Amino acid sequence: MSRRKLAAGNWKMNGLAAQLAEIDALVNACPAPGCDVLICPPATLIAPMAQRAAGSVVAVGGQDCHARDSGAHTGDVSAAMLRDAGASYVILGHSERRADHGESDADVRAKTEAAWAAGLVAIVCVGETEAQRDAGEALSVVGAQLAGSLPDGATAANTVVAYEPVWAIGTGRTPSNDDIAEMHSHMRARLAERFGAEADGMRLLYGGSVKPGNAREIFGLADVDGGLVGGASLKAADFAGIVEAAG
Ligand SMILES: O=C(CO)COP(=O)(O)O
Repeated sequence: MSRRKLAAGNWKMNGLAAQLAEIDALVNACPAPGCDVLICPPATLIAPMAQRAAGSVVAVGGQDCHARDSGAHTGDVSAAMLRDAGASYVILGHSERRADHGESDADVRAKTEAAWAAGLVAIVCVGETEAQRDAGEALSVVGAQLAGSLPDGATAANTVVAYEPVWAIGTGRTPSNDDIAEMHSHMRARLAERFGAEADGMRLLYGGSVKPGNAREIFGLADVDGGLVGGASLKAADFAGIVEAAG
């Protein structure tokens, strides 16, 4: 099965209106990429970025959503609101949200259902800590996160999985190619057990210190269908190199 790769940028809590110019630069640098391109800015920039990127190859996504559509949840944003602002994807269960906001697998599963109901593609994040990897638990931890975070009904069209080892995020360290390939093959097998043939088409991203210099090698590994990129997605010049590597 040939899966079109996805180069996804997660701006995290970075970006003011002035940074929207990076979108123009990215579109200019990658007029006809051979992969899907996505930027997930902070919530404040989703609508203006979506307007700026309209008609271009760049899709826009959120970084989190509430599990409910609306209501008394001060400070939260619903999946329907993200969609209304122009998003087509949402990142869910990022390790920073699991750590900073105590999000559990059950929370991520509920948010994923909300994202699907609003017509968004869910990018569900999983990944082990360094202590878990050192203890030989990486595969089992990620398998359990997948089982708990994905609702029934996941398809190649509504779900992307991002493997982001916590210890590789923002550190400049990455797992070995063998370790990445082993994890992605493990994830594909677990997904196939549960979702059958849909697993074959699901995109599995690697995230954690992806840079223009290592993207081509990582994206060339079996079962790696692109990347979820933090720091190197903030500058169009860097991210364009990653898009190129995915295309
Ligand atoms: O957390 C990440 C993307 O969601 C990865 O961040 P870095 O690319 O900055 O390591």
